[in-house]
Amino acid sequence: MFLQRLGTISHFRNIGKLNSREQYIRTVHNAFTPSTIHLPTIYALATPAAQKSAIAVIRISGSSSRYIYHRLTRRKKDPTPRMMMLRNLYKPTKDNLTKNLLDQSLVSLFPGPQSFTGEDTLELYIHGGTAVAQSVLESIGKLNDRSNNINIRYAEAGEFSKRAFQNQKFDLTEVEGIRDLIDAETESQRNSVLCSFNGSNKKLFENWRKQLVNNEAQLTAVIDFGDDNDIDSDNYKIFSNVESSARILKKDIEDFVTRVDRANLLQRGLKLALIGEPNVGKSSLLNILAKDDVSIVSNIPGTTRDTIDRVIDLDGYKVIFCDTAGIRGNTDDEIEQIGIERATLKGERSDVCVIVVDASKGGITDPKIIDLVNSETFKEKPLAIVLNKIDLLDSERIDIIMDHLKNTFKGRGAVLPVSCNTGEGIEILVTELIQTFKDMALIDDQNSAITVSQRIREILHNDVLYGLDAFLMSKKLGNDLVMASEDLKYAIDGIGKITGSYVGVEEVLGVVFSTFCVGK
Ligand SMILES: Nc1nc2c(ncn2[C@@H]2O[C@H](COP(=O)(O)OP(=O)(O)OP(=O)(O)O)[C@@H](O)[C@H]2O)c(=O)[nH]1
Repeated sequence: MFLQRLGTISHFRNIGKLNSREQYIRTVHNAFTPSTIHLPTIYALATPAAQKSAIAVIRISGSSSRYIYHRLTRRKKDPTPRMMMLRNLYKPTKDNLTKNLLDQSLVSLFPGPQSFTGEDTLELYIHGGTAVAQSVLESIGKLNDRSNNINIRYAEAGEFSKRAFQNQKFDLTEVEGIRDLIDAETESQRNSVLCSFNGSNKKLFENWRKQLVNNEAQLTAVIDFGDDNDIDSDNYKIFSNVESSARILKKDIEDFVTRVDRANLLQRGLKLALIGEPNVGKSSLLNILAKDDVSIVSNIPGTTRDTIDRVIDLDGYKVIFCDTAGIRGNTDDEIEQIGIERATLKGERSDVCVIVVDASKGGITDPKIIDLVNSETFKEKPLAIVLNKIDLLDSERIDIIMDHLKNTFKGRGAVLPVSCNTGEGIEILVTELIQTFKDMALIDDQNSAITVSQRIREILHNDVLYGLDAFLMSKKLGNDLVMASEDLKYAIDGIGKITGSYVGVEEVLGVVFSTFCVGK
């Protein structure tokens, strides 16, 4: 394709038609034929549908984009590329004379390949009313005229990005990065998808692929030029080099997968359970962190009978807080017992546990909480111990209780004094929780969270690491070079599947693009 384009450029050069850089660039663009040229022109509302807003954006992409512009504006000339032009949009009619104004809009034409999709793209910035958008969309749809070879239809979910991929504007990791960026709800989610969106993951995967291909090439040389696959000392050296390089690469990929798995906690939201005896202030703590009255607060012990989940954006982190029933050992109340069982289960299934303690009671009064925290299922769980109601005590007494709690929990989590009534200590508690989340997601000053799609995670596990493991096993199986080389190929193909350069790419396209919104 590129050579084809060069050919066209030199042709124009030879006949002396290029006398300015502007003209040269224009010729390059005109010579470009997107690989999607045969597909219908697609259009869609790129902003939320059925909502009033100041502006709505309609995106059009494909070979009929300019035609649509001419028909809607009744103008014969194209607009200046990549400039905002104010235009009246009219309902297209057969005679093209009756002027039925649809809207006054800003329009912008992005000629391919310098557009998001690589095709000619037209964007219409119309007024945001539902009826306006509807009438403009309908008018575009009615321009579809198959008998004259003008194929126009409404876009499917993710189809603009699919065209961009098909025209090699992005690889699949970047495309998925765009989707995840759109889906990001919190600052930490936005940050963690940047590695995909800005192409750093793509570079990393390409680098791994290069190393694997290099190893594969060395093995192939041994197979092709070696003596009946018999490993003589030179060949053995090559094989050992490839083996140690594969081992290092495997470790790099495993580290990457660990970081991705940890960062996935941020994407789905960290589950945090508030655990404690009845009446210690769990619901009050949830309300103060949510800045809302989520849970009922009362001085009657056992007010919270069941678990209550609430998703909170805590300083940019998505956290699923769970307020639980107060836990105590001695109760005959059947409903309370069920509540305690559910609280225990929530605690076990959470990523982080916050143990709330009532300072006015002098610390923990029921050993059931301590037994729970020391149980097998809680052993590895990150903890924070919140000493609440400090407004009711003097600082000397608070210090004594804090020391006692540190001993009881054997330094397993920070002990943080707070008052849900006055708000004292809440800011420090939030900072401490955020640091815990960062530690869990392996984020520090040097490393930000990395997110990749479930699809990529599965391929890394099932293809890339599987292929490398099988290759490393081949040593044990008597150095069968042909088999070992096949295993490396398996890993290489896996990376190809990730970026979309794999031959059987069609099977993955459906998975990737079906999760997009229409208009993207
Ligand atoms: N003085 C003081 N009272 C508090 C504080 N936090 C909570 N309380 C009071 O303690 C009582 C119990 O608070 P809740 O938040 O309902 O406690 P809980 O742990 O959810 O209680 P259960 O639902 O019984 O498990 C209420 O009367 C609150 O007003 C605090 O920091 N200082």
